[in-house]
Amino acid sequence: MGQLGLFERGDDVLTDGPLGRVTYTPELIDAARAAAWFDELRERVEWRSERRMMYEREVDVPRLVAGFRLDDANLLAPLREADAAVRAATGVTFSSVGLNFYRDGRDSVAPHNDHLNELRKDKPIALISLGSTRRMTIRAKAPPRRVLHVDLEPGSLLVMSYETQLHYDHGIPKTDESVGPRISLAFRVRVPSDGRANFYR
Ligand SMILES: O=C(O)CCC(=O)C(=O)O
Ligand SMILES: [Fe+2]
Repeated sequence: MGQLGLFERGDDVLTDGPLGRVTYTPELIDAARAAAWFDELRERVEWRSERRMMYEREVDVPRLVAGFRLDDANLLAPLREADAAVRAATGVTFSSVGLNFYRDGRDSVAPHNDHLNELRKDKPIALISLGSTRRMTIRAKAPPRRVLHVDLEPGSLLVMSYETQLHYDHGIPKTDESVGPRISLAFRVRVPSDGRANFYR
């Protein structure tokens, strides 16, 4: 690859090593297309609100969610197009997409790693962001718990290797700043034992 000009940006490598690799690609999808996908998905996806147990109490999950298999014949066009763009950028054929809808700055996802028993060990997770920019915090599990912050801009791609799920947590904290809604698309390669039971989450 040739040297990048002063104002051109390629992939930003946020971390790379034995604990895993995280890369960020701004503007994988151009602004107009990202905005059109956002509008269509917000409108047409059957968003679900979920409840989960926390400290022995059932609480609302602070965002809306949806999920699809990528071989679904009725997959919405933005998801099919996003799948193709992510496949072209990563060389990986993903099998599922999980959607998160953050209505405003009060919506969030707590620090977590993705469910390891559902993931292929040699495949990354790819996140496309649409709508408002939100900041992701990626924190090493082992002391001194190095922290990475990345602003996930609309149209961007974040790729986390499988290993990062062992060694880092990631989350989208709540913010007091006034932010508009955001949708993220999380592409994953599920293990073959994929039960439909826990597919949609
Ligand atoms: O919204 C995001 O960018 C992160 C979502 C996430 O971590 C997940 O769905 O597991
Ligand atoms: Fe996650």
